[in-house]
Amino acid sequence: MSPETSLATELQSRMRDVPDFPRPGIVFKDITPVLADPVLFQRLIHAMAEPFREQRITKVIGVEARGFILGAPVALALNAGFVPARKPGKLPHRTVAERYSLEYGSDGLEMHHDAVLSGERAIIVDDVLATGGTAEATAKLLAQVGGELVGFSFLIALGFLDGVKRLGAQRVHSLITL
Ligand SMILES: O=P(O)(O)OC[C@H]1O[C@H](OP(=O)(O)OP(=O)(O)O)[C@H](O)[C@@H]1O
Ligand SMILES: Nc1ncnc2[nH]cnc12
Repeated sequence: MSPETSLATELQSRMRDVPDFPRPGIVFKDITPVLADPVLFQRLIHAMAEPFREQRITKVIGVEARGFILGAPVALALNAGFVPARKPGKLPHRTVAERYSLEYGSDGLEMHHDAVLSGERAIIVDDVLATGGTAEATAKLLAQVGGELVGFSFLIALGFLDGVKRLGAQRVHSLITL
């Protein structure tokens, strides 16, 4: 078994499926047991950063809230800066904004207008890719400020929801596809 396969297998066995959360009919992928294991946490951060190591990434954008947990250490692993994409009304400085819908509702995201400079090479990091609405909105924030989107790094892609197709399969990396 390759190291990647065994990491994916281990991640799958350690995360929790929570039926009917946060709404009836949704099976929630709970990654908190994975985060609580320091060895597994380090391995997954390394694996999420790996495809982008030689890509001259200068900014990693993490999406509130679970994308912060993964995005900040991925940024350190790539010697890049970290940029938070936050829910509306949380960032203090001038922002760019987008609205989007997701598997269980609709929401908005904002980013500081000067957090990524024009032409900077950036990736977007989150825990779960479901419909792709969140990731697509984050890519639009980056486009608004003129950053170059190199790719996306997710822990989990829910394949049946077609988020990968929406984002362009060649740019999307995920450790697990379910
Ligand atoms: O591909 P999509 O259908 O857009 O869904 C994926 C998004 O949903 C979850 O975030 P959520 O908005 O639940 O926020 P949280 O991280 O604060 O729990 C997850 O962390 C992704 O950001
Ligand atoms: N099923 C799911 N589990 C965890 N996070 C999600 N974000 C969107 N869909 C999700």
